[in-house]
Amino acid sequence: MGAGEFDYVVVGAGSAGCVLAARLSEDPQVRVALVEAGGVDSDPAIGVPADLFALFGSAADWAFGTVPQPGLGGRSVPWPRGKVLGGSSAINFQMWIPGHHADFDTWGPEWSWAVVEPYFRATESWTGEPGSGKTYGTSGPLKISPPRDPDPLNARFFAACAEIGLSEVAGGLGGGDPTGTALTPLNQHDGARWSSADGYLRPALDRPNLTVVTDALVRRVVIEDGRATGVETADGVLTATREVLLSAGAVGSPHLLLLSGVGPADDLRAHGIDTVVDLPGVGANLRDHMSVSQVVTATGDFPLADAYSEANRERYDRERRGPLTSNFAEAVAFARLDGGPGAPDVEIIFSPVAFGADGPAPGFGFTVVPLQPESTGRVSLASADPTRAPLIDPGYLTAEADLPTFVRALRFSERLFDTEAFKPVVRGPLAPWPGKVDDDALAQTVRDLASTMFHPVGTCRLGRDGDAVVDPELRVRGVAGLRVVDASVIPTPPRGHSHAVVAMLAERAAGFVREARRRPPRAQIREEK
Ligand SMILES: Cc1cc2nc3c(=O)[nH]c(=O)nc-3n(C[C@H](O)[C@H](O)[C@H](O)COP(=O)(O)OP(=O)(O)OC[C@H]3O[C@@H](n4cnc5c(N)ncnc54)[C@H](O)[C@@H]3O)c2cc1C
Repeated sequence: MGAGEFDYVVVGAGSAGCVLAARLSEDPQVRVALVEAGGVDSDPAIGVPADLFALFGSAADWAFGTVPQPGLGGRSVPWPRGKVLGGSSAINFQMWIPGHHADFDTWGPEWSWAVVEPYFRATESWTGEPGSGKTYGTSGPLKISPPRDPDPLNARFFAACAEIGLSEVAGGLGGGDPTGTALTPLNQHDGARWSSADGYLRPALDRPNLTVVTDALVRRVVIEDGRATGVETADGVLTATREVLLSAGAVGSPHLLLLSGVGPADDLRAHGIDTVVDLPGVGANLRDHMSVSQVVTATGDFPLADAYSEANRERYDRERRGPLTSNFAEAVAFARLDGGPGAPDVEIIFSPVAFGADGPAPGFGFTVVPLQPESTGRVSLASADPTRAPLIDPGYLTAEADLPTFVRALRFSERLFDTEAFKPVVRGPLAPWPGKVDDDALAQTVRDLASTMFHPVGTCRLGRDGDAVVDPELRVRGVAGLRVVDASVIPTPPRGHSHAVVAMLAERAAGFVREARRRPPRAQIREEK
């Protein structure tokens, strides 16, 4: 199906789009279309947690890449993004970590932690032992589970963390302050990935008022007399009598606005696109987390080194247990580099197996993530042709503070190798990690190895200032009937992982849309004129 008339057209069936489509279609009077460029999520690798690497470069991945990054010695960084029902939640690492309350307090009063916390809880369904989920919700659509068969080495990680002063996170990772250590809460159920499509979309699929269109690239938003009236695909226009909701992600949503004439007028003109609204913030303020992994070989048992064996595959197929249920990121620590109070500024993700150039090997590693990078970049048009990927320039390490902060973060986590818990088992660094080197060499290692942590945000930033693209209710400035609801509205990366934040904001946005429905739709307004 390529055309038709609906009340709402949602573009992108990812973390946000699945939430919107499900929530809005709860009202049987409302006709909702969900349009997705990718296909149905039938690839078996989507379900098997440890198979996530097989999804990179597959049909379920846009397989973007950044433009060459001067801060990284001219390297381009691969940028996977989900292109399938479930979007990036169908190919991600399944980690559910909402962030720190201070992240949200800076978004403005409509999005303070006190306001958003109930929306996090509304999305969540903790499936672990009662009480062990601490603050998580228990009746939302997104299943959150502890690692199903956690590796015994996680205990050694916690012991090492305790030696450097990091203890178990007090209120649970979802409680607004993730400082401390924890097993990673995962979007899994019974040993399988649980994406936004699983949690939100699938239970809504048999509603007669919900139309899901897959394999349909939206080419632009149709804007008439200052109002969004639908979206254009190769097969025709899907008309929206009330609102168009862009949930195409941190790359897709700014790209679509630019293709639709909403963006910096000079850039649009350069590509022969008529300006509908001169909005310089579109595509700007691209922010992302980066990571570097410190990996060592070690002595001991490493069941995950053999994760992909035939025996493990059979076991998984039989009972959904064993190493294939692992996302290889089974425990985390959040800390402040100065050891003081306040919000954490580094995350250390523990992998109980060594990932080197040849895949999993006996050993283990820390993936180190500075949580508040200052570098910003931009998503911009490469071409007016909607089938051509936009230019992605995250501006990695362009802010002066980011490289020294990265070096400090790596020094901080390096201490874990020297603890009583780890020292006796460490054999040596696994390439490309060079092991202990001086500060200059460590800075060079960051330039050589740093990669995306997959959390791009900010390209349609919310706010009240002149550079904001959407207002606090996520309405695009200067265009009626158009909102952006996805990672692109998040001003700065949260001190956590972005999927949970996107699910929360889509739940809240569904409320904004429902509220606006009480006002007359476009057709009635026209009649009244
Ligand atoms: C490899 C990887 C690992 C990650 N690991 C984690 C993790 O462990 N924990 C975590 O919290 N976060 C993680 N993230 C990030 C998290 O998954 C994303 O922040 C989140 O899913 C973004 O949600 P979204 O709705 O903004 O976009 P997406 O979920 O990416 O959805 C956008 C959807 O829009 C569709 N689309 C785009 N353009 C168009 C168009 N023109 N027409 C039609 N459809 C279009 C896309 O195909 C996609 O389905 C990871 C991401 C990746 C890629």
